[in-house]
Amino acid sequence: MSEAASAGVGSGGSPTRAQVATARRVVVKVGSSSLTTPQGGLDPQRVAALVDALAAVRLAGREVVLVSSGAIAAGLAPLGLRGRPRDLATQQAAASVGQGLLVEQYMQRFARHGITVGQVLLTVEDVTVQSKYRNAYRTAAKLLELGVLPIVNENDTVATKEIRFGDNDRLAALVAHLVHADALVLLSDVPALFTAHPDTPGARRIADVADADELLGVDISRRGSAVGTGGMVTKLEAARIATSAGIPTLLTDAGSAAQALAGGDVGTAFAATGKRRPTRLLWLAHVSDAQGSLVLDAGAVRAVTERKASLLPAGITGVRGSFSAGEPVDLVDVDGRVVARGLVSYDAADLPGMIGQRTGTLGSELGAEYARVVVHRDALVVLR
Ligand SMILES: Nc1ncnc2c1ncn2[C@@H]1O[C@H](COP(=O)(O)OP(=O)(O)O)[C@@H](O)[C@H]1O
Ligand SMILES: N[C@@H](CCC(=O)OP(=O)(O)O)C(=O)O
Repeated sequence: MSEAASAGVGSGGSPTRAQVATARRVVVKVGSSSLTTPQGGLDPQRVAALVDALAAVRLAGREVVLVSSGAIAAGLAPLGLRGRPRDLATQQAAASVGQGLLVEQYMQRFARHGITVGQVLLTVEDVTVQSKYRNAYRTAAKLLELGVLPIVNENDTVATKEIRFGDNDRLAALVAHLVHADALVLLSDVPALFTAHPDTPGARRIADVADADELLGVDISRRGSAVGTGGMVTKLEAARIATSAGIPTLLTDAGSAAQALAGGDVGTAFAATGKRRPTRLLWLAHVSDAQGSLVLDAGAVRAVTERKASLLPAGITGVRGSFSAGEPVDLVDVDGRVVARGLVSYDAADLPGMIGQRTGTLGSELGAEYARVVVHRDALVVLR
């Protein structure tokens, strides 16, 4: 663990907590493990407790967007299934049955507080493809304007193996960015991030994290609950996505939701480190899987990382993997270190004949389309 992170162990009351407490618009994500009984069905008491805490925040004039997992877990019992199914088709079927039950419970409990909820089911494309995320933003903004509390989940029934978040932690971070939230609160079944799995003797709470990139020494390897998916790994990834986009993030257990939203000394507070950037680039950096890599010479590494230039064929010394134009690829230096990720303009098969050559030469020899850049700077995100 870094100095910055370890300095926060056991302390609390950070400026990040104050930011969460005063956030006008807050995205709250709750995991399956916080909504279900040990047997796996939805636990009405836990749902009710969460709703009551969120309703108080909403009724105090703050906007809340709830990202709720639990559709698959809620669908298990009605289908006579024990434990989370492994195959995608059964997960999709369980989600189809469970999502309705989940929203029904939320709807009924929020109605007691006079709050109307709206269901929003998103796919990866909705928060990554520009035309679609504009649409998703418009819908969310309108719901909030109308005083509705949006309840978001991944559209599990249509999500495919290749294009799917699979866990709602990263989805929540992207939603926080999408709706221009002032804070992100991740609710799980553990009170905080600990220096090792909470069952490990001597594991201590980490109260404040100055930079989510600096948690190298923290052991997050042990899997989470039987119904949850990503464990701590995806929660830290979510914190990294949100904080790097300027959104302070707080992680705690669902039972501490009210305290967390009031700025209490609970959980782990991750300070915002970066500035807002286009949603598409967030996806590129944190959610996409690179389909191959391009090896850059030292000049191209400098051009891309320091001058924020587009990648030209002249700076490429090697092509690895099999990819098509438009897919994400890693840009690596000669030692194999990833320095950036971008959407490549050419198929892998077209590149070997182009690399190392100046674009002017390529244009005159092969035609105008070969004079284009290999990765445009607008479709490129620096990762170091
Ligand atoms: N260092 C750690 N600190 C806290 N929890 C950890 C740590 N390492 C692993 N975990 C596990 O992560 C789990 C939370 O992830 P998960 O089960 O996916 O929850 P959710 O359903 O809320 O998304 C915890 O229950 C805990 O078992
Ligand atoms: N969309 C899925 C969420 C996947 C999941 O289990 O996420 P989580 O409990 O947040 O680790 C569902 O509703 O079941």
